[in-house]
Amino acid sequence: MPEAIVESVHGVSCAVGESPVWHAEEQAWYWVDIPARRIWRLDHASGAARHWTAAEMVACIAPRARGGLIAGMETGIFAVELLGDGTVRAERLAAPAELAPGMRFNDGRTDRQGRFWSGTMWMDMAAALPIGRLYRYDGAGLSAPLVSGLVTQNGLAWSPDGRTMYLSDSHPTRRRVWTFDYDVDAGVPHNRRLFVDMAAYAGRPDGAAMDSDGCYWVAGNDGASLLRFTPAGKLDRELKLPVAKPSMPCFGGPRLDTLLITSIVQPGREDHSLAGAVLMVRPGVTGVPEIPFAG
Ligand SMILES: O=C1O[C@H](CS(=O)(=O)O)[C@@H](O)[C@H](O)[C@H]1O
Repeated sequence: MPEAIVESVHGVSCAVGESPVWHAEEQAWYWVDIPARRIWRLDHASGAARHWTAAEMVACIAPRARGGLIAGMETGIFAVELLGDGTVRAERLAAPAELAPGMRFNDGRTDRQGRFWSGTMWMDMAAALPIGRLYRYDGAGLSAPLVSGLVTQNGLAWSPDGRTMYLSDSHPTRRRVWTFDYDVDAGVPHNRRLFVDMAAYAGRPDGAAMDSDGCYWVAGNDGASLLRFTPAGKLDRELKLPVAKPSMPCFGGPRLDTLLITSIVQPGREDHSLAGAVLMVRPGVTGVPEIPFAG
């Protein structure tokens, strides 16, 4: 397959871009810039980009079926409304008892049934504390921790049939992706096993996206790459990117044939031209539609 052409979204730069998601109803892309406390939106038809600023860090978002967004933030899971003056109205829906000061939510997305999943992390990554936990939030409220012992929770995705859940830990001391059998009725993962040990590849496994062949696309943070793994965990394709720290891909566009990829500015390399850029590429495959949060 010929190398795909990578473009960047004009005029957008993020300190820690994360959580891109295609909003099918609005035909728009959303993503966040975590330390900037920003939620970004890019209108597909006009190409117009704008952002809103929240009162605390927003780490992950998903469209909500009843309107607005659901978000994992510093102090909990929030219902988010984007206001005309560029600010955010955020109503806390839940906060885990284990979420101590110094922690925040990180990666998150909905499963194939529209339940919202997100995990927590200790913000000072140098400490490498394995106190991150993964939670489910749905109409019944916040679950107990369903996975524990994570340092930098990341890489959530579900297979096209929803029966396999993927989860990574992107911390330099971990660099692994796991799969779980997923009970779609109960919304519970079990039978955890290693999917990919990224020590063998470029970068650390940050955010991910699922394509319609059931292949897992993961950002190789610090590896300037986007990697596609088959359901058997075999590397199938590596896309070189013009940023050292890609953070998360998502499929979108009217035909779900475009990958939008966020990135992170490397400390000390703030002048690097494309670091923090939001990239777009057509990889030649289509994605699995994201399900809006149903609650
Ligand atoms: O804050 C974050 O940072 C890390 C990336 S990095 O270690 O700073 O390069 C990322 O994995 C995580 O998802 C993000 O929230």
